[in-house]
Amino acid sequence: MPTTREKSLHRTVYVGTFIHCETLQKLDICEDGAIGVDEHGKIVFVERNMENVGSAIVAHGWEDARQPDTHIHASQYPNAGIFGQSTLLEWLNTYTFPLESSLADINKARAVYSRCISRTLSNGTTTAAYYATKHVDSTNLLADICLDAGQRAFVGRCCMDNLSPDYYKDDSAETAIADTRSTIDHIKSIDSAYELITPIITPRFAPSCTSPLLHALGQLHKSTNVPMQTHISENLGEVQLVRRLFPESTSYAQVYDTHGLLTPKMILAHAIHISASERDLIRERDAKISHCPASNSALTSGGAKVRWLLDSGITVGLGTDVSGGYSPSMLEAVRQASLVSRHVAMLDGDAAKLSIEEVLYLGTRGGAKVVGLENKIGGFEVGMEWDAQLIGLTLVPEAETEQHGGALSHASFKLSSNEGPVDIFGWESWDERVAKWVYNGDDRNTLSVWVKGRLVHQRS
Ligand SMILES: Nc1nc2[nH]cnc2c(=O)[nH]1
Ligand SMILES: [Zn+2]
Repeated sequence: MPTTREKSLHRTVYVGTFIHCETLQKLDICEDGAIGVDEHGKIVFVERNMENVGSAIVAHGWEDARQPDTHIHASQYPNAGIFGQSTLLEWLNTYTFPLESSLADINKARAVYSRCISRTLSNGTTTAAYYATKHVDSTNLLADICLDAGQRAFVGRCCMDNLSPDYYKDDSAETAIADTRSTIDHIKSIDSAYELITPIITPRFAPSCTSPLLHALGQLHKSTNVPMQTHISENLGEVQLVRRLFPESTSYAQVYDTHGLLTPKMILAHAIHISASERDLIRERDAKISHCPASNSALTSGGAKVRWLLDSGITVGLGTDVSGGYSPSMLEAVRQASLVSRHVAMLDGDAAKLSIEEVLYLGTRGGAKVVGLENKIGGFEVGMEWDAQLIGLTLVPEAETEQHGGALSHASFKLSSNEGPVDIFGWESWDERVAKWVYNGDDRNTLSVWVKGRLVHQRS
C-alpha cells in the first residue's frame, strides 16, 4: 500500500549536472544529465550528455548526492557552539547532562527537535543517526517530527544506568530496556517498514552503562536486528575510566564485543585512541566508524587516524556530533575532515591527508554504508532513492569580469540569484568548483533538498 506521502509524489525528470562519488578516490561529474525519479522516489533512469536539456540548470549549480550525518545528538542542539575550555567528561557534566535532562519537558523537546530538524535539512542533511535523551515521550516525539518533516532518521533513546547524575539516569537495566522497547514499538507504529524512520539501540557509552545493561542491549539487538550506536575511545580520560570499570576486558572495543555489541550494525563514534588490535577487531566484526572531526577539535579529544582506519578496510562515515561538534552542517564536517587529516599528516606523514574526493565520499557513500543504507542512498544510480540537494553558486557578472580583462568562456553562465559565499568566475573546472564549495560553501548554497523524491527544503 502506498503511503500518503508517496501518493503525493509525481514522476519527475531532473536535468543538470549531477555529482556523486563513484569510489573513495573518484568523483563522477555528469554534465548535461537527466535523472528520472518515479512516484515512489526511486531513480528509474540516468542519462548522460544530453546537451540541449541541461544548460539552464548547469549555469546555476549542480545536484549532489546528499550526506547522511552518522552521529548527531538532536537533544544537544541548543548547545551547539557552547563548550568553553572543557574536555569530554567535564563537558558532559557541565553542559550536556543538564540540557538533556531538561528535555523531560515535552514542549521544550518539541521546540528543540523541530528547530534541529529544520536546520539540518536546510544544511542538506537527508539522513541522520540521532541520539535523543533517556525520556521515552520526547524521544518518540523526535521520531514523529522527523517523519513529518520527511527526513530519514535513526532515532535512539539514550541508555545510561551508571555513573550518571541522579537527576538524569536510568533507574535500572530493566527500565532502560523497557523504555528502549517502548521507543522501538512507537517507531513501528508510525513507520512499520522503517521506510524513513528506524529505531536505533543506544548505549550512551561504556562508562554510562552497567555490564547487565550492555548484555541486555546486546540481546535486544540479537532478537530484533535493530541497529546500534555508541561512542568509543574519544578521550584519553574516558579510555582510562573504561579500563577501571571493566578490568576483565583487554580493551575498550573488547568491552563492546563481549557484550554482543560489536556487530556489522554498530556505529561507533570517534575511535580516536584505539590500538591496532582494537582496529583489527572492529574490522573483523565489520562494525562501522563515525568520524566527527569538528567535535574532536572542539573538545580537544584528538585527531582520528582516518587513513589508518580506511587502510584496514573499516567503513568510515562522517558525523557532526552536535554539540561536541559546534555545527549541524555536514558540509562543515566534510571540510573539517579534510583539515583534521592535515593535522594528522603533520605528525604521521603526508599519506594521512584526505583529498576532496575522499572527504566527500566519507560524507556521502561512506556515511550511507555506515548506516546500512548503501543500496538506497549515497549515489545516483538506477534503483537508488532520490536523496539529493541542489547547489547554487554566485556567478560573477560578465561585465565585472570583462572589466578585469578576463576573456572568459562562460557565455552559458548567468548570475545566480542566491547570495551564497562562493564566487564563481566561470573559468573553473568542475573539480575546482566543487573544491571551492567544500571550503567556502554554507547553507546559502543549498537551494533545494529532496528525500526519497520528496522536496523537504527549498531556500526562499
Ligand atoms: N561527543 C560525545 N561523546 C560522548 N560520550 C558519551 N556521551 C557523549 C556525548 O553526548 N557526546
Ligand atoms: Zn556523540
